[in-house]
Amino acid sequence: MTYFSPTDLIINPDGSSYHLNLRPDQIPDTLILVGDPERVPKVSQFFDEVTEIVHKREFVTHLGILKGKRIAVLSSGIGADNVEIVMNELDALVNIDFQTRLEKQVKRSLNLIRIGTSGSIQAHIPVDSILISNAAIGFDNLAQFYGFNSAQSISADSLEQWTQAIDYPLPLYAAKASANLLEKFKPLNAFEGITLTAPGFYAPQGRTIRLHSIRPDFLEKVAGTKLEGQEITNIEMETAAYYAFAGAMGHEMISLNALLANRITNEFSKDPEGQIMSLIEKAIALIA
Ligand SMILES: O=P(O)(O)O[C@H]1O[C@H](CO)[C@@H](O)[C@H]1O
Ligand SMILES: O=c1cc[nH]c(=O)[nH]1
Repeated sequence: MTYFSPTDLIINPDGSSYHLNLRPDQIPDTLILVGDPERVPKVSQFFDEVTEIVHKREFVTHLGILKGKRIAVLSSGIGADNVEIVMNELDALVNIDFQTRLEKQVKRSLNLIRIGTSGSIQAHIPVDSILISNAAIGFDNLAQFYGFNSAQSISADSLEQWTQAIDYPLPLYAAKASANLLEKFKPLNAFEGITLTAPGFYAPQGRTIRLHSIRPDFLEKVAGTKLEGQEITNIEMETAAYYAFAGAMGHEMISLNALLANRITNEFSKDPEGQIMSLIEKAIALIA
């Protein structure tokens, strides 16, 4: 079994992983992932009990019990680069022996549920609705290092054709949701679609403030170009990376989005907090 050196897998003196500060014995089978550290207590208030709180940088974790089972909620902060840290460390915590630094023979598969916020890019998918990402396209550059295999969801040829059709110069990757978790969250009666995971909030999501994007028609092209017959429905900053890592590492992952903006009708939610709280409550009911 593979050995991981002290500079590849950094373990803190207390036996926890370098950034998340979590120890292997603390990881439950189900974890809820959010972006905003302040969203963590908003989720854990629905646990029967919070047993431990761990905090380092933007990574805040509340560990607890929900209907008799261990559970955790963890914040990643913003962006696919943070997802890279979260997924590598969570996977190491369950699939590498932190004493011997050897890969475990029998692997654990985690259930990972992202409760996030996002913007709709289709006029018919209104602000304040819920959308489940059945697949996601990554505009970040992680695939250039991990070589994520797009064939697991959308064919490499289709993705290449779509990339050309939207006139984008760099390679993209695609990854899909867990079929099991898609089924589990069906009772949400949510919209489903392909999510665009952007490497930024402003120009990479078609926003202009003072610096102008060199791709002013980016959102229009993405919204108007179907991929394998499906619309690209919404835009955020983490889901494709989560799906690609989960698929490659053998974990089950789903991304639930509260749509706070509609970028086509230019509406923003009048009650963003209420929308995210409502999604948290519905998701917790289905997890429990
Ligand atoms: O609300 P969260 O989960 O952070 O998700 C969305 O909100 C952030 C941008 O405001 C990005 O992280 C985006 O993906
Ligand atoms: O438009 C939006 C709304 C939430 N999060 C994003 O990344 N984009």
